[in-house]
Amino acid sequence: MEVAGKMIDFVQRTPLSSFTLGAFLLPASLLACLFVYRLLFHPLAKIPGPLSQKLSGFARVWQCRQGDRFLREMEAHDRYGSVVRIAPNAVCFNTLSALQTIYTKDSNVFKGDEFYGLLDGGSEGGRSIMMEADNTAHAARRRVLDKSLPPRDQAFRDLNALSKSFAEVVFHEGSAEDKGWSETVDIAPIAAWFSFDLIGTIAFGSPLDMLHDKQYRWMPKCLQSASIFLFWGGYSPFLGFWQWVLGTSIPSMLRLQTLQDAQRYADFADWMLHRRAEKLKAEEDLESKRADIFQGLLRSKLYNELEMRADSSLLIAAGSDAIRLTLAATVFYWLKNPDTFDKAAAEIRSSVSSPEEVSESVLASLKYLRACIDETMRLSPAKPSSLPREVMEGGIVVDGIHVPKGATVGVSVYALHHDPEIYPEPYSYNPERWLKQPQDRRMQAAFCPFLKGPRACPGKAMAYFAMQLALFHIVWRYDIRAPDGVVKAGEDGSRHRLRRREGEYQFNDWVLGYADGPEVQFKARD
Ligand code: HEM
Repeated sequence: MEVAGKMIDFVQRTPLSSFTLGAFLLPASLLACLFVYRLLFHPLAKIPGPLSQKLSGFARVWQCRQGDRFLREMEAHDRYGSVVRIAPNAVCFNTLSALQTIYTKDSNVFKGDEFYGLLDGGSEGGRSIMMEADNTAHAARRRVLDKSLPPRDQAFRDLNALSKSFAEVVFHEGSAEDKGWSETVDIAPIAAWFSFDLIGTIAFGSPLDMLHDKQYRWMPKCLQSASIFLFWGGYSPFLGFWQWVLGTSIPSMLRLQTLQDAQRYADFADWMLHRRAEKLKAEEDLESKRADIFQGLLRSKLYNELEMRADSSLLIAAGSDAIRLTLAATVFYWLKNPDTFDKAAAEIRSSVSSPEEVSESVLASLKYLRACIDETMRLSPAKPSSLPREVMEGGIVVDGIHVPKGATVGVSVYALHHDPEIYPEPYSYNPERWLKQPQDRRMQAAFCPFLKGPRACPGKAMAYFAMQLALFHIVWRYDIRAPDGVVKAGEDGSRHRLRRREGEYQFNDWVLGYADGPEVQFKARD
């Protein structure tokens, strides 16, 4: 009281005292009222969570900027239990039952603006399929997209050829002599070139040939930089402002690099679409036997120009980055757990006498390889933080908790994938867990790197083909090792208390996961 009295006395003695009072005390009192409301009277007030996150959304924006939001969600679940308030109006769960309630067809939720509102970029108003809020309109677009995916045999042939090039380029980048170990190679950027070529082929009918040509190799870093902004901007309270800014020349005038990169990326996606549309005109008279996603979308009458541009921007990012991360992380886990590499190598090398013989059925028989990829995606899912869904009129009950209209709900994929009840010893890399019979049915049910339900990833089958083939061609041809026996990858764990698990691939979540490394040396097999 004494302090407050002195402050009022000070304010009264200063010139412009009533102005000063108004300027400082009014906003401070309003803020105090808002905090008291959020803490005690808000419909989510009883849900536990970190104080800073109950009071304001800025803590979450900061976590997005730092790339550690998924680790913070996990920490909050460890501390407060299976339901946590992660922002004044947002709730996160870490249970299988919540996954099955929130992301199913008839769930009383939709994709609101939180996070998704900025992903399509710009202020032009086109929404990609992923950001389509209306569930019925989404279902119609999804039917067209699913039909536009290339047939399996064509996809297998294309991805097999690309995967072969990937293995050759990896080896070539290390300038390896025919015998002996190569120089050290960072596998992450090469995996990025591969994944961009892949989406070029599946979605736009031809790759940009990044594996061989340097011209477009700036693109993955540009997308990463754009994603950092789009992630924290998408959760910021000033979403509408950022949407507007992206449609102006302010980012280049003020040299705001990550915003400029977001615009540059959107221009690149427009150019890819334009290029495909031009080619399609030329192909009109041909009875083209090849299919790609935009051939189907451009021919459908469902889309307008803006939606098409938004889909182009979405597909390049969605189809490339998760594959890059999963490939790099699998090699990391193999280097850290050499016995798992040995088992995968034994399986792959005994499956065919030459890599030219690989076929869809050979790939299907490589159960251990598939288990390695699944174990990587369990430990290091490319989209590890909770994906928000906005609750509709009438609310939703998740794990017995009523969440009202307007709040957002989500499941922390990273936390669910590390539930020790479902995945014993959750931090160890143990592909064998996927091969055990009989298998705990909850393992598959809770495994959601591609999400579940009507909004789950349509590219799942293509992604498995690509990842299996890329690793097949590497392992069939080469042995791998970490330079000097030290596995180097990702973030520096010493700086971050949540990143000190030695055996874990440390990455940043910026819409999707990003990390450098691992560094690898290769040796051609005798
Ligand atoms: C390892 C590889 C991949 C992973 C882990 C992955 C994961 C995901 C996830 C979690 C979602 C849901 C996102 C959300 O609701 O916010 C999603 C959606 C999507 N993914 Fe993938 N994805 C991968 C590869 C691909 C590929 C290769 C393509 C392209 C063919 C693709 C195209 C899409 C599209 C178009 C959506 C939006 C679907 C919709 O909203 O209906 N993804 N993906």
